[in-house]
Amino acid sequence: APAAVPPKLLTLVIPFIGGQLLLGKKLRGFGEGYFNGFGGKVELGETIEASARRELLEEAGVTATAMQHCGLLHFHFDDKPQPWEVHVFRVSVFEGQPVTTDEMAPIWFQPDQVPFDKMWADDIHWYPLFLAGKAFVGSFHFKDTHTLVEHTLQEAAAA
Ligand SMILES: Nc1nc(SCCc2ccccc2)c2[nH]cnc2n1
Repeated sequence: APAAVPPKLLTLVIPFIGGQLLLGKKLRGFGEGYFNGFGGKVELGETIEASARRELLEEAGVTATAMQHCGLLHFHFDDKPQPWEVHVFRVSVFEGQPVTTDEMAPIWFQPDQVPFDKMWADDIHWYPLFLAGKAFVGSFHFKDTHTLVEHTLQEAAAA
């Protein structure tokens, strides 16, 4: 059987405080004009949780002081050989004030105003579980970066 390609490990960190979500608006480069939580690649030698904290600090300028791992999302793309494994974290307390960088502008959203049309196509499916404070596991099959073909999603035991 062909050797499986190990998944690319990524973090996705979303502050959810006072009933509002903090998302980053990409100001340039890949995904310009799109909104997402904060995150990126897990580097060699760092834990997934440390990577999540680092990305939030680098991208939004705030330090997570209360954060829980709440979701595990698997992605495979017809146009990429390597699948992605995205670890989702909910931040309920952070220190500092969110800052705008040349890459990213932090913006607070009411849950019913999340701009799903300017986000990854899978987000609309699992955000309701995130907002309900649930833990969840999902698998998403993409044709390409913008085209979601099929998915499975289930609530998980409390993280
Ligand atoms: N919301 C969302 N995020 C990602 S990558 C998350 C990790 C990341 C990577 C780079 C910048 C910021 C965040 C996704 N991949 C496929 N669907 C997806 N949905």
